[in-house]
Amino acid sequence: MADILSGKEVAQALGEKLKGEVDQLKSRGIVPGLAIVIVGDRPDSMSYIKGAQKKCSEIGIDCRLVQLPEDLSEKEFVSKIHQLNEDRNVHGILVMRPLPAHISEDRVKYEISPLKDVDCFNPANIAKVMSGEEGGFAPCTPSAVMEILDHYGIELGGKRAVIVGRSMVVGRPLAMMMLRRNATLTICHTKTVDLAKETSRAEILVAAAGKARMIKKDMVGSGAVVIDVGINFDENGKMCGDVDFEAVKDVAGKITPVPGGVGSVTSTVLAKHVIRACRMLIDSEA
Ligand SMILES: Nc1nc(=O)c2c([nH]1)NC[C@@H]1CN(c3ccc(C(=O)N[C@@H](CCC(=O)O)C(=O)O)cc3)C=[N+]21
Repeated sequence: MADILSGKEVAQALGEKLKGEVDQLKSRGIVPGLAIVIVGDRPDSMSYIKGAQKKCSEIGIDCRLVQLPEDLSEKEFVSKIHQLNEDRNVHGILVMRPLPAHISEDRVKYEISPLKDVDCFNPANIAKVMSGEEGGFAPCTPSAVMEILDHYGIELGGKRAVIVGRSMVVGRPLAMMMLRRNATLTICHTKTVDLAKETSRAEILVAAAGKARMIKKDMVGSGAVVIDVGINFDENGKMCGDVDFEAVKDVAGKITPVPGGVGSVTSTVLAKHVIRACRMLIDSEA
């Protein structure tokens, strides 16, 4: 039976540290502020927002929900983003994805101020993740993976890491973040010829494909660290990851559960980024 890597434990430890930092800011009369922008009411986004609001209130961050109607025009959306860029009480802006089809993510992503872009929407921040430059904002979900690895002292240097999934929100940026820590990276995807062969070689295996329980026991090497980024719902409406947890836990060395794994750290990383954005603003005015 593998050791369980508890995202809840990581979120708890990080959250306590962040609360201390916010208390210090508040003693100077500063309250970190986050605006969450959602167009429409997609259930996956709404469920994340609920968790993020709760996390912010525990830590002491002022969290404002900007819920916009589904039929909002792209122009109106951009003008709302500009308004938040200018708002002095808003240090971080999170735009929920995906946006409705009539708002082009490729056009609007440039509009959010990179200094407030706490979930890496703007290509200026993506570029920093790709080049390994510090000081930008990496997306919260891959950052949550790194928080878990760091919390449990899991070394990346020289390790064979395999990521299943090449999305711009998880797989690709995570590959660059692990590469920066000197892991040897393989990225697998739907056109990978022998997926099981690739994943079995992994010392650190990350499942980020968005397919319920697709990583089976015979795809995992003995003793591997298995990180499950998937959030799916099975035929019974039960939340599950991309990993067949019940079977894989008998072969893996360490494994994250779903729920209670990566997805339970994401909102705490978001809070961390808001606090950093707040400090960046203070420093730029000092
Ligand atoms: N720009 C953007 N960033 C996102 O991070 C983002 C997004 N858009 N769009 C929607 C998806 C969905 N998503 C979830 C994350 C965790 C849970 C979740 O339930 N997580 C916990 C439980 C809740 C908690 O502890 O807060 C768990 O895994 O145990 C659900 C949904 C983020 N998303």
